[in-house]
Amino acid sequence: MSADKFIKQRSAPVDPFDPEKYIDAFYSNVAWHNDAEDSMKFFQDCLLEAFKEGNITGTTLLDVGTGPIPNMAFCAAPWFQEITLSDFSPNNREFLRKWKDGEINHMGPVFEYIMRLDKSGSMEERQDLLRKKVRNIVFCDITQPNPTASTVVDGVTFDAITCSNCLEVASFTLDDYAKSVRNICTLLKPGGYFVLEGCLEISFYRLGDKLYECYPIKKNDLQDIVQKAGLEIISMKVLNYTPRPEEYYYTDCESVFAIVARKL
Ligand SMILES: C[S@@+](CC[C@H](N)C(=O)[O-])C[C@H]1O[C@@H](n2cnc3c(N)ncnc32)[C@H](O)[C@@H]1O
Repeated sequence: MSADKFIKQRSAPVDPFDPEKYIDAFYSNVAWHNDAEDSMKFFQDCLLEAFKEGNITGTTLLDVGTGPIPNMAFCAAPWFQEITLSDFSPNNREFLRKWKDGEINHMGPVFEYIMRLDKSGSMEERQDLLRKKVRNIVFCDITQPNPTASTVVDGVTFDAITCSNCLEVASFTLDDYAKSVRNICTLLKPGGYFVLEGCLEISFYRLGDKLYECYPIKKNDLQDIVQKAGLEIISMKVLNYTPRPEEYYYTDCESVFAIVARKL
């Protein structure tokens, strides 16, 4: 690992993100650590809990830093009319467009797991529903005061926003992290819900030969940042787990969180 160089996506001259490698590395399994402490299951369980029975609903949903696979929107799809996916990476946005056009299917274990618990139809039906509801796939940069500036949703605010594993990747410092949360919240309507998931105290994750530097946010700082951004925390769950020794090659994450918050 020491021979590899850490990179930050925003400062890379060419988009380094490899959508297929990412899906292969992180979405090909829902049993990373062991059944009781699996981070991928935790993320999906918390999403299902947040969106169950239309607890969080509205007309418009924005998913921030979607990556190549829209798993948060997959859980939320029944409860919104129009969904916007967004990402900094052109490779990811192109991959999402191909998925929306039907050139790529996401029928892997993570979506299978979600539908097994959700019990509201098949994976294929949910994927079709989501494809119909996704209206836009846009550029966003959460480090900027207006993250979706110059896109078709410039100036639009949303009924709800979801975001997973993006803030720690986009931030160099605690201040960056706080600013990015505030930037995202400018896109949320008053009373709207923000569902945020991610890693605590992570310093890197690996994709192929690339190490992505992350800001290791602490739980108390995170709570403070979310509240100071004008949100009321409705629930916060944390899973601490013990990775298998070989997992440290891929990331030093040992703790993941899920927050449901509401804009005051
Ligand atoms: C670790 S991936 C998470 C993807 C997906 N949300 C998930 O949970 O699997 C981080 C994502 O954040 C995106 N990203 C990095 N910097 C960003 C920024 N400044 N603004 C918006 N998205 C960014 C990356 O392109 C990538 O898709």
